[in-house]
Amino acid sequence: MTHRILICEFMDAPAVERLRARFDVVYDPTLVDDGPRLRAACAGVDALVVRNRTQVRGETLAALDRCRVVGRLGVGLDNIDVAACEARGMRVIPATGANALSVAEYVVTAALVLRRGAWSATPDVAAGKWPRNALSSGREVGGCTLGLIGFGGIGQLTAKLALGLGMGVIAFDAMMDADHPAFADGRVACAGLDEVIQTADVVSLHVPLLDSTRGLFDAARIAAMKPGAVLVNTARGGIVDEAALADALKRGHLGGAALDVFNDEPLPRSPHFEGCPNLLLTPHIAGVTAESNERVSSLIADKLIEALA
Ligand SMILES: O=C(O)[C@H](O)COP(=O)(O)O
Repeated sequence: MTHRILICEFMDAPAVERLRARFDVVYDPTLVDDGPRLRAACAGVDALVVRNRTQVRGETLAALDRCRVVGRLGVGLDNIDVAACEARGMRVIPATGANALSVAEYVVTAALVLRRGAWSATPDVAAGKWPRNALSSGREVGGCTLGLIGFGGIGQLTAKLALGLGMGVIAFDAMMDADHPAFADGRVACAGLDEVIQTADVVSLHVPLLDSTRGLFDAARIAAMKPGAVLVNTARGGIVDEAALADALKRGHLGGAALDVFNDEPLPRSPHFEGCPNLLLTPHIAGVTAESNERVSSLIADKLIEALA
């Protein structure tokens, strides 16, 4: 009997076709927004493919009466009750590494844009103003310190790009000490959490959302950041107190912030962000580019073909 695969969020078309050539595939990226239809579609499938929005837990998990594999088109697993899946004999397969370059490029771009400040000038320049003096205090990234909270694959690739721009890099990872091979070449300094927060000019988060990281960047830790520093969050929204961050930007304590992830996604209208200077908000897209979608989708298609063989 042909195995059945349900894909309920967007996936790169050639990878979907590759799965269709072998399996009975339902590809419907609208299902993620329709719980009852999604649960009905889960019955009898051998594999489910999700991104970060489908909550694989509770009723949805119960509806997966035959499923053996959950393919995750990304790396964060906070939308999946992994323990409950494993207890039901389901393997959870993330696309580890496949979107790391997209995230790393997003982080260094945000660091460059937020420190320099010049790209906000478009409306003024088009309107015939010439805000050259006002923008003359833009800062370079060369020589400043990038502080990474979390030094796994994405953090390490971000460090490599930042080093190429002449930044110094320090990193804290709760799972690594200074003897870890990731620090062996001496280019990135292993640091404590407080040291990263207090000394980095750009702080970038690369930790999963866990009980131990939820609320990590609360008002006190944001206040402990270096005056004028920039915060980049491509990890998970629950890690940063959004209202405290907005307040720190408005008070001028922080020099800028880029948030790609939010406590509630899609982000509802958020008055606390209105009027925040030097704030970039993006819709959970740091890990998604044409290239990464291709890599992530192709990797998950390969793993499903292997797992269902
Ligand atoms: O965990 C991830 O990799 C990011 O959330 C991106 O995942 P997505 O491509 O499923 O949005």
